[in-house]
Amino acid sequence: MLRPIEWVGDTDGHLRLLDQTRLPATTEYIDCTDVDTVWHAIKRLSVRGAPAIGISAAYGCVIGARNNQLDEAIAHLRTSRPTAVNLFWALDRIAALKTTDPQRILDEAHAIADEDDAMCRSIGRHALALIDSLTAKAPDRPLRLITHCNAGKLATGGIGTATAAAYLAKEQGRDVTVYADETRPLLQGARLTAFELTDAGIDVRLICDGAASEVLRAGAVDAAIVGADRIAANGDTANKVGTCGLASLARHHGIPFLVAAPHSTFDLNTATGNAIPIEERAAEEVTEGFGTRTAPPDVRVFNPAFDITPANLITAIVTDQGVIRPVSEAAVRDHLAVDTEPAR
Ligand SMILES: CSC[C@@H](O)[C@@H](O)C(=O)COP(=O)(O)O
Repeated sequence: MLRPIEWVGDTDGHLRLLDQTRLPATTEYIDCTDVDTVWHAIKRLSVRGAPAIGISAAYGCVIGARNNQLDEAIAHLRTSRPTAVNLFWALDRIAALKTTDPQRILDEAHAIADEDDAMCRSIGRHALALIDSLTAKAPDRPLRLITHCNAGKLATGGIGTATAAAYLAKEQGRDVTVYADETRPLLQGARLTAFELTDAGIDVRLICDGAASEVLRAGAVDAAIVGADRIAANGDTANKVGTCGLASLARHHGIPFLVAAPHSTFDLNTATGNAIPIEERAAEEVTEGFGTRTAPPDVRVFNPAFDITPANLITAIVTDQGVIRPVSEAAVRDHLAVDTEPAR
């Protein structure tokens, strides 16, 4: 599997990012030797997915620090994308070191990446056990899931969040099928999830976003599982636009709808989903997806990159620390058991 994020060398090294905008057709890397290149890579989705954005930003700080511009680097990287709280969480964590020593910052960035790897596996273990219990499945039975966007290896430092259960089930020798919504407008499901799961030998069925209803009606999946960009204190969850539609369909069809995320994706300072900033992206992503104009020249466009799934549509949130079910503010706070701090 291709590595989405890699720090090459020591403190005078550079950040190598797999350019995910070119996948699956082309494997191309961006070598970031200055902070602005990291900023642009995040902004244009060369690196994307909440945990991956946070990890990349942390490495970007190494470059800032060695140029004696750590504060400027942190301030600049904070403006790259607004919704995924992992970005702010990682930058706050670097700032909290209260050092400009590039070696200490590099060590911290490596730690953030390594911890994310471990958190993904932990999420996978909890998610698999939960799905088996919710669906009354014996642990060796085939696993059939539906997901939206890409919350996989390409979006994290490990085996993904929403995909982790599928990877672990595959490791255990179980048959696994994942229905992947193509995820308009930028096709993270088609270009990235279908790509990485196929690479792992996992059976993928790529579907148009609008086909999810038919998949659920036909009883083809045991559960829907998605990642998250930010989870508010009451459990409302921001994730790729289209997620709430899938959650509504899952409720209609009586299918469990699960959100999988590490603790770095929670923002206890944001009370509800209504206060989560939703990124709006360029109209061209909708009207000229991948180069071909598919809409009239003057059409006005609304292109929110994320939506909010209300907590009451979420059967459970699966974290690296266990399962939150049912989802409520008390349960979220109790689960995280912290007196929350920053991340804005
Ligand atoms: C583990 S990644 C979780 C989310 O970040 C993911 O589901 C998602 O919505 C990514 O959106 P993107 O715009 O591709 O960064």
